[in-house]
Amino acid sequence: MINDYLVKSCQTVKCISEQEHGNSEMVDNKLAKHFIDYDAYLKRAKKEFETTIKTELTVTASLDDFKLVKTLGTGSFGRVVLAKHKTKDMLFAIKLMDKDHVVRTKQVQHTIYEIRLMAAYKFPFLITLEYFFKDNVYLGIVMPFINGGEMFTHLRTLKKFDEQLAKFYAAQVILAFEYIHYLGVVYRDLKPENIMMDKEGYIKITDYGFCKKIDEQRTYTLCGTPEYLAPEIIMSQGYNKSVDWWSLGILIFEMNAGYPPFYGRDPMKIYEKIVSGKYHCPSTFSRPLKELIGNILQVDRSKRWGILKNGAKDVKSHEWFRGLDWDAVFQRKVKPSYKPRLKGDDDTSNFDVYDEEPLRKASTEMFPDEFAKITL
Ligand SMILES: Nc1ncnc2c1ncn2[C@@H]1O[C@H](COP(=O)(O)OP(=O)(O)OP(=O)(O)O)[C@@H](O)[C@H]1O
Repeated sequence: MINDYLVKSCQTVKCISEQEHGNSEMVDNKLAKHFIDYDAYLKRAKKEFETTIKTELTVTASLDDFKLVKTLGTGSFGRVVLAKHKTKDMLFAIKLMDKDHVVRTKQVQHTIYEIRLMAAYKFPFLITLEYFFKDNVYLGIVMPFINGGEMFTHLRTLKKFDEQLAKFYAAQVILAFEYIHYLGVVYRDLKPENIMMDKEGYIKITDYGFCKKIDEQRTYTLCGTPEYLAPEIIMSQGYNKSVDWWSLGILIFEMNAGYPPFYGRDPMKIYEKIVSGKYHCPSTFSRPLKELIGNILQVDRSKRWGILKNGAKDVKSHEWFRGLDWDAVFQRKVKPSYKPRLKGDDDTSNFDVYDEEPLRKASTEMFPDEFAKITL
């Protein structure tokens, strides 16, 4: 039966009736002030974003400007490499994307959009673009080097986070999602592997490969990681930012439990569990935590917190977050209770070790430069 869910259908999607308000509790004055200030901030940020996203992406560096040090991670289109800028004496992480692969898999436009987004996002918990280059072998996306490694690594080492720490990370994801959604974009790939930790202990969300501008429309693409997929994606229903809120519920559960709420070896079994909406919280979870997760992990989107009439405000004013100073988190004024252990700025001990491959040399005979024809 689950296979049927995965077959893309052309069903007409019913409009979701919004519940009036998910959170009936009183919002305190500080939180009310944060809501007003943050709304004003988002409006300003959107104006800036809309100007920058239209600006043509220009080549601002070349591979020769950097000395490559070591591979930090691998992905579907290549690898991310630690690199030292030869003249500036600064470290960066360069995502070297194999153009051949991008072109062959017809991901050119998609990739261009990913890079443009990275150039346009200006947000404390989102990774941003420092430089961009291309030759006829690679696209080079140069980012700040976030040396604390992936949240995934820390979660597996610590087994689980305590509720205070999980709350601190969840708050940053929520602020970032509010920003992304306000710009009319859905993120669609939240998971501990895509959350980097900086040396101070704050997070940076990476990998905009699945980001999509949908504004108020719906999209149907099946993408994401099995454990983090929302039921509406599995059931081939049209979806929008609802899927990001679902994945936040999964992340909050996983950070506190050390494992996700719906898991199994076989993705099909995971999907069956997700669409059933049944999961079990460990007894160590506090009552407010269980309630918040229950409010977000609602298969029925007319009940899912985050997409009700008051949007993110319902989640932010939930009892689990009581006492959290959202402005102080946003301004990075809260002292994190956990910091990645680092011996220096170039310490890569928080990253796995990868086999190094020699770089392919740029040559005019390699293959036609399809990217050259397209305005970046
Ligand atoms: N700015 C950064 N600083 C340090 N490490 C990074 C940075 N960006 C990415 N990485 C590392 O490289 C890995 C792969 O990066 P990324 O997810 O962007 O690649 P990808 O090709 O899009 O992967 P995927 O196949 O998951 O889409 C990350 O999981 C992380 O470990």
